Amino acid sequence: TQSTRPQRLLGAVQKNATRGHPRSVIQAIDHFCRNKEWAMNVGDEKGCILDSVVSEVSPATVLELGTYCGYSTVRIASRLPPHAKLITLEFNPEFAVIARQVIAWAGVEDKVQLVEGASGDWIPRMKEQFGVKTFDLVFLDHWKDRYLPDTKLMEECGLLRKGSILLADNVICPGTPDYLEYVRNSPRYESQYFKSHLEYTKVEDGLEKSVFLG
Ligand SMILES: O=C(NC/C=C/[C@H]1O[C@@H](n2cnc(C(F)(F)F)c2)[C@H](O)[C@@H]1O)c1cc([N+](=O)[O-])cc(O)c1O
Ligand SMILES: [Mg+2]
Repeated sequence: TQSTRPQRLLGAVQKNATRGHPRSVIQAIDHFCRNKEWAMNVGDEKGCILDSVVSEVSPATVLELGTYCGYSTVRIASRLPPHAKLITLEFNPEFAVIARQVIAWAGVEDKVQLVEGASGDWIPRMKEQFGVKTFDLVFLDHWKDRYLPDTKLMEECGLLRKGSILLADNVICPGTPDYLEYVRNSPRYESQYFKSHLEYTKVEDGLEKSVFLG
């Protein structure tokens, strides 16, 4: 039976990366996606911007929407301060199976809680289920038409506090026009665009960093 792309990506990690070395896992995935098969990881160029935001925020609590194969999960988790927690939501069980193994290979599983299901079901349950009060950082990288409704849902559920940072991938390509319009025009956010390129290509894309003002 045919393997899937996530399965082949995991194989490249297990073949080329060193267990317990997150950077080697990131390098193995980037090499695989540049030279063998493109995949929708945030990638190395936008990944550096993600790294700098994580280091600057030094968050105690992080929510990632859209685990996929765990590339950005590993990038974020490997830069968290001690005792910090990253909750990552994944809808597709087959992707979750791969992501758990990539996260374990990198040796960051102690900082990561991978939750399977839909954002609409899980966001309202974050406080009671995981003892989360608010998120210091949210990385949005899931279905592009869900960025705005899920941001409004996080506001309604009181999961954002004054100073919480939203970092959104793909605001140009594939694009999240309604989300962008909202965070750039709402008085409740201070937004900044980080111009970059779509992972592993020369196409323009970027990350939007938005501070919730409370
Ligand atoms: O479509 C893209 N990404 C969609 C990503 C979707 C991923 O997010 C998961 N999810 C869905 N809901 C949830 C949650 F969390 F809500 F439960 C998690 C899906 O199962 C999938 O793994 C994309 C496309 C391109 N591209 O160039 O086409 C480039 C990119 O960087 C991209 O991220
Ligand atoms: Mg993306």
